[in-house]
Amino acid sequence: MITPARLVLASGNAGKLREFAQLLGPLGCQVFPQSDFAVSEVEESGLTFVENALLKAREASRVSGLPALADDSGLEVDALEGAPGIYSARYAGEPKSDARNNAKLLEALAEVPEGARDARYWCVLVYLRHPEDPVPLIVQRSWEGQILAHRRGEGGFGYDPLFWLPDQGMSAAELSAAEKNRLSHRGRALQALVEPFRRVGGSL
Ligand SMILES: O=P(O)(O)OP(=O)(O)OP(=O)(O)OC[C@H]1O[C@@H](n2cnc3c(O)ncnc32)[C@H](O)[C@@H]1O
Ligand SMILES: [Mg+2]
Repeated sequence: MITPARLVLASGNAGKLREFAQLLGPLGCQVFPQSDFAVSEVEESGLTFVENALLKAREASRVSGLPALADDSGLEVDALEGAPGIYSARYAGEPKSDARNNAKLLEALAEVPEGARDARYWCVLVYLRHPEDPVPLIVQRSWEGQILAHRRGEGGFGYDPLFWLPDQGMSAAELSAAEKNRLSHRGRALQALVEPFRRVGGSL
């Protein structure tokens, strides 16, 4: 059992925060969203998920005075040479909109046949004990799927209605929240991040 710890979640994405709350709740961590400390959105100027997650975690930890966990994630589509990638949140421009991002993705893949629509989500998690932590904990996981030609399902967030899981025979938006957390890039990255602490009974 992990010792209760306090940490700030360095994200403004309601879908991510919901998933983290479900994943971290049973671990006994006291988790605060960064909005509790009025952390403002940082410019995600990195070229990698790792760099962007570090920027977010550092800012949230600096402002809150707490250890911070950040998630930078996105969708990599083979037929689009890896786009939208690190630009997934703003694929269709500002302000961020899941609906417009999904519409743009469908449009970009309109001519791509069913067998050539492989894609994967990536999630990079960064945990910092304090803003100048020289030893950030970093875990990354992916989740393989294919991009559908039409939306399916109402759950999840972001690109989930278009993310088809051949093994499950449904889209990510058709999974229950618990099932998505068990299978997803984010769920598995978080399990891997907390596992060493769980084993030694230590604290994040
Ligand atoms: O930076 P924060 O504040 O955490 O929120 P954000 O939405 O801007 O998050 P990212 O910069 O990490 O961009 C990730 C985008 O990738 C997509 N994405 C990531 N994980 C996803 C998931 O589990 N399901 C659906 N879409 C996901 C979705 O469009 C996200 O907005
Ligand atoms: Mg972002």
